[in-house]
Amino acid sequence: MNKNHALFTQAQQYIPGGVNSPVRAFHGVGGEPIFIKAAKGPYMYDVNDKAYIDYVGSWGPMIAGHSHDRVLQAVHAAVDQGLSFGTPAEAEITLAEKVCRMIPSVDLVRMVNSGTEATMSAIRLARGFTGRDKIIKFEGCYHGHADSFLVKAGSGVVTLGIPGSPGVPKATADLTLTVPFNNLDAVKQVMAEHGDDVAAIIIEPIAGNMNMIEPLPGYLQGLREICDQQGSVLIFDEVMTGFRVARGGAQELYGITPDLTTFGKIIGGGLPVGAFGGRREIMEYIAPQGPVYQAGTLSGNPLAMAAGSAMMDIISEPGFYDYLSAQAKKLTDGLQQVADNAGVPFATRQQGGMFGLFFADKAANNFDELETCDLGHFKRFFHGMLDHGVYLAPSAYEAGFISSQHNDIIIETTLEAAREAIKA
Ligand SMILES: Cc1ncc(COP(=O)(O)O)c(C=O)c1O
Ligand SMILES: N[C@H](C=O)CCC(=O)O
Repeated sequence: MNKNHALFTQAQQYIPGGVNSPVRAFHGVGGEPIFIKAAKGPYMYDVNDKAYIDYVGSWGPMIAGHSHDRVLQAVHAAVDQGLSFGTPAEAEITLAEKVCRMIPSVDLVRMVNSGTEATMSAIRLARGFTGRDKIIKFEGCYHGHADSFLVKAGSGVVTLGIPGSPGVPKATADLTLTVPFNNLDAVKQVMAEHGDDVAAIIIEPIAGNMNMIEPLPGYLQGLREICDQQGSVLIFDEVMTGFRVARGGAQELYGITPDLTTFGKIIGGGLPVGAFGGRREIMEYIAPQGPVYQAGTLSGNPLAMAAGSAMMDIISEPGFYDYLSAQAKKLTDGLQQVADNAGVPFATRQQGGMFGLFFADKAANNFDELETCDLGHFKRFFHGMLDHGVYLAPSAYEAGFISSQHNDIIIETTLEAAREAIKA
């Protein structure tokens, strides 16, 4: 670990906490973060040349495995044409058209540089469109780090045990109303009091920032109906689930049409991209067509558009999601078997290439239920897996991701590591 330790020590001299995003710091599991120097297919390689089977996939984008040849070729070709133009370019249309075709609820789409930019812009648009200020979000959902979302948020916010964040003006936080996930009555109650002021309900249709929590039957439909009744905009934050749980995202999986959708991660093929899109009538409120301002110096960057476009082609191959889903199921079923054999309370969830692991008798349906999971077991399991060359998300609150490069041998190697980790 010497080289890794030296790098972490050095990193902390120049970078807050030694990391550029908090969950990476291993505070959720203890120990020092692993410094990675390269990644290919299902593997990442650390600075000490140790290989890890990767179930984080750069937090989602690497659905086709790391350094996929077609993505690399597309980026190399784009590099030769120039790094950034700050003008419209054909590559932007190419990706936008693919997204609109894959996600029928999206008539128009605006490219940005991160998931946070996408969600932040989507709520501004919803506010501008409705002329209302309040939003409803769900406990344990994470929509990036914009001020309005750092209220009872998941991901690093909950991993670090921060209820909200200093620096967010109270006046802003007060406009974010929070309710428990999977509880329609709670939404109705809040709407009964604040409905006329609620611009939008924003939700991760499958929550992936408090482990993995699926909507109960009828829940998303209920939110759709409430928004229709109240004239509020329904925003599906599919930064994580988009192109991950199905080609058309969670909205395709559950057959619910949101007004706006936010994207990130896979849409950029591993480069920094986000996007928000939806109903034409709402999207036309965005500048320059409409009055709601939103902009970006590097938005629609040609390298990012090329990577995203190549990724959209890869995931559009016939059978891509059948295989991805089958491999993810083999993994979760296998892990369940390992835990059962060892007599360890354990449960899993899986949709497409996304999964959740719970050290509890059953998988949670909301944030409060999640708190009953055994965090100590998770930490020990995480480190056992790491020792045996398997990289899981370093927090019990994060979903796991599999790629199309995780073949049967990779899954079996992972299960062997799990047997050892659980035994230990
Ligand atoms: C559901 C969801 N929304 C928004 C974001 C923010 O995206 P980014 O980290 O690219 O800003 C994330 C991830 O961080 C996410 O998982
Ligand atoms: N849970 C986050 C996004 O999905 C993890 C990425 C990060 O914040 O660094």
